Amino acid sequence: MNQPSSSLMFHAKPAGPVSGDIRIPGDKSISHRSIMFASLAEGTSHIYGFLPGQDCLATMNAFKAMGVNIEGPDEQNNVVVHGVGMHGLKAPEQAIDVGNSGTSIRLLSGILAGQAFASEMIGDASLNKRPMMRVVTPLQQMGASIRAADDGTPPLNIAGGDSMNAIHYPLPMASAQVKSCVLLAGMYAQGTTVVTEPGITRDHTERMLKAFGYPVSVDGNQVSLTGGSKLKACDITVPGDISSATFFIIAGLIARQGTLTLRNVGMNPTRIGVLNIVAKMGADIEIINERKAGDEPVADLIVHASELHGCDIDDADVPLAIDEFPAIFIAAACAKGVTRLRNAEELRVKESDRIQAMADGLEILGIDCQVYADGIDIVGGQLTTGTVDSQHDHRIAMAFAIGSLRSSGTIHILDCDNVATSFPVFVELANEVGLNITQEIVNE
Ligand SMILES: O=C(O)C1=C[C@@H](OP(=O)(O)O)[C@@H](O)[C@H](O)C1
Ligand SMILES: C=C(OP(=O)(O)O)C(=O)O
Repeated sequence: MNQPSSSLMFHAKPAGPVSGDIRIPGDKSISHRSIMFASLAEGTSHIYGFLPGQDCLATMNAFKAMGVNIEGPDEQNNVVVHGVGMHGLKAPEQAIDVGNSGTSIRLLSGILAGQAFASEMIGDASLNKRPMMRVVTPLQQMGASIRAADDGTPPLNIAGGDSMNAIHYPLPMASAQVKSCVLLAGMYAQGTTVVTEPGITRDHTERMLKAFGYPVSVDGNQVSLTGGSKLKACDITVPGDISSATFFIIAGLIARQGTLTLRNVGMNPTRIGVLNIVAKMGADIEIINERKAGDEPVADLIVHASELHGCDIDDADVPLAIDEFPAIFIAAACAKGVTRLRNAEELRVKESDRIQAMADGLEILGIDCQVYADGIDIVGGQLTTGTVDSQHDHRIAMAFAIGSLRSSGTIHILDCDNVATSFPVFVELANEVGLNITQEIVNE
């Protein structure tokens, strides 16, 4: 007999003030890349402050399945990776399951295209809807035998054993995952691979390749590297994830009272779009203790409850805040006036269609929205009470949870299990600083 399936529901009750002093867990993008590069490096690398979210653990398990000896994460979230070198991976015995993680499947496709063995990558129901031709097309141009399902979604099958050639690739969309995929494949290609991006995206791949001793050159929006060099083991300190911090930045701003200190927030200039956007909305945030964590800038943020007003979001901030929009939409719902976002069609191909999923939930909660193909207008107002569907998307679930700070009654949020993909301690930290979120396992 089939076991009844269950899912996690959040009940977020009106609460506040929001105050306290918390440390933000490790950056997801940097944690993924630290496992990938350390695995392909020669020697032993130590990773400090790794994010033990399901997405990063999926990347870790993929490399374990290809014969890499990885210890941890331990209680301090430190990991030790015994690298096998650029050509030391072994064929996995079965399909690699990357779960919910777009970063895993897209970056790994670049690495697997350069291996001598065949491989297959599969994912969960959400990942199975996401577009993969954006990596398949450039990898095929480089000579890889790789295919997706007929509708361009996972699974991805890679024949392996192909000789790869370098390409000059203008990215059709501002995507760090596609940029990284092509660069990683470029390490296995003959010649110099050049990627040009239409808008600046997160540059963790470029920074970390350099840290592992792989020559990369960056000239404005153009990145290039030549195949055939090596990665040398190094130690990585992972900064706190500004995408996770965002839920607390917005919570601290929309709370009626309080001051919240967030420690160890990654401040990479290619990730701070959210700070530019909320500054435009009138946010009062102090940035202190600016320092470096390895090759990445970090700081502590002091967030003061603020009266926000709507704004027109600058196009250049869109790729710099791409994962932060669900939370920014909650700030917009609590702001005076209208907030307008355009040129953000990429939001429609994340773990859910984040424009529609947020608009649907905001409307249930009494907020007026006008949806466009590439964006949304949100009219600030009073959040009410109701049940919203997170669409199994971690960021939608966490965004509505913080909305409860300004709602007139409880916000019930369906299908919150995937919060564990990026932020396993979200509820614990949220309740510590003054939110009131309870969790319920619901049998379906
Ligand atoms: O490179 C990365 O680590 C990521 C890039 C972004 O995706 P796109 O490249 O699809 O914009 C982002 O949404 C994702 O959470 C992580
Ligand atoms: C889009 C996201 O991740 P991924 O693409 O890795 O699934 C995210 O974390 O918001």
